[in-house]
Amino acid sequence: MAVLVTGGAGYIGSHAVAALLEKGEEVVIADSLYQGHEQAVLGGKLYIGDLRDEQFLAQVFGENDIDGVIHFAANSLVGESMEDPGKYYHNNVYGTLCLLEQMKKAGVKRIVFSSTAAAYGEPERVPIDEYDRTVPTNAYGETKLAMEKMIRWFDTAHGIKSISLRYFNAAGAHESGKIGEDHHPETHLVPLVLEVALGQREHITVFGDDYPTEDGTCIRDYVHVSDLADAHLLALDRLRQGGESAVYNLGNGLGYSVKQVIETARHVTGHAIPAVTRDRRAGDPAVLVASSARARDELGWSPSRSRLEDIISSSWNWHRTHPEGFKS
Ligand SMILES: NC(=O)c1ccc[n+]([C@@H]2O[C@H](COP(=O)([O-])OP(=O)(O)OC[C@H]3O[C@@H](n4cnc5c(N)ncnc54)[C@H](O)[C@@H]3O)[C@@H](O)[C@H]2O)c1
Ligand SMILES: O=c1ccn([C@@H]2O[C@H](COP(=O)(O)OP(=O)(O)O[C@H]3O[C@H](CO)[C@@H](O)[C@H](O)[C@H]3O)[C@@H](O)[C@H]2O)c(=O)[nH]1
Repeated sequence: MAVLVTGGAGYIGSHAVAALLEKGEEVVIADSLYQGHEQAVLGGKLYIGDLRDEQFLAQVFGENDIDGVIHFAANSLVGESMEDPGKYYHNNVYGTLCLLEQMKKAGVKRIVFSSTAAAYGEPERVPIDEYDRTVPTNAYGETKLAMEKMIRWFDTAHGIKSISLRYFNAAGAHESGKIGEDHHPETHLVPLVLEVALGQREHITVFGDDYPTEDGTCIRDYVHVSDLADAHLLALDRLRQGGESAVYNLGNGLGYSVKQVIETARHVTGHAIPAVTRDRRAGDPAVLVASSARARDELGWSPSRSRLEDIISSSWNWHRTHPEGFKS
């Protein structure tokens, strides 16, 4: 039996594929390579194609004995989603519908889904727990919430059990040094800051310093990509053992401001990293920090790479050894 990983050539997906392989799982990957990289896939069987292509997906399910799906494939940039929401509804919501229909046809009853802290919007309180209100402030988060809900209806109607994992801000790289974050364009804070350290950018732009936080910049909960990967394996195990559908936050419960991230990167890299403040970016909530108590209690998840300095050091190890990213 194989695990299908959609988006497994992408940043978080490739780390999950690595973790599945380390555990001895048979892995099938479906990725359009719209963002992902062939070289990021450390093993398993890679199918290159789009989830919205019915024939492609039928082939993936037809040629493999799939017992569970881990679904990463999506567009996930907050800023872009505010400019082109249609792209997000089409790829994220319709893409997930195509996947669920294929799972239904093939009788696959388990899915672990990449959801997001962006589902909450501006939180009522921090740390945020899974029962808090979900009112996204950006179109990306809205599509992820729609995907979560659609997946739940496929449980009600067809018995497809799901675990939706709402990750906070993924960062860091695999300890082997073989895979890391390589997006085109890159929009995430940590890799951009490190590109400045590498001399590939002149400065980092801070999007707004007038938020209601101590230093005026946005606060996020940075979580190591390999800790996220581990949670997917635990979630899949739980579903295999007959667990019910559920939603879990994944974060460290520690909030760092944009300025603190830049300062930590200066310390880790030994580079000056000039910063320039500009206007706020549309759709950004001021503070997103997780309570992951539920994932700890019910999944037995315990992130082991929680210190911001360690997370940034592992990213730095990847970026300085792969300044141009992946070759393919
Ligand atoms: N990076 C984060 O901080 C973060 C936080 C919360 C949630 N997430 C979610 O986690 C998932 C993975 O994020 P990531 O940072 O690894 O993104 P990524 O862009 O690196 O990976 C997504 C992968 O999916 C593929 N893909 C996209 N649309 C596809 C389609 N229609 N058919 C086939 N393949 C397709 C892309 O080529 C890419 O390889 C996303 O669903 C994202 O919304 C990410
Ligand atoms: O050049 C930059 C880039 C980012 N930021 C800020 O840094 C913070 C983090 O931004 P970024 O790294 O782009 O991540 P988010 O927008 O917080 O989104 C990430 O984290 C979300 C969960 O919190 C996920 O849903 C998204 O998929 C993922 O991209 C935000 O306050 C940004 O405004 C800057 O100030 N300058």
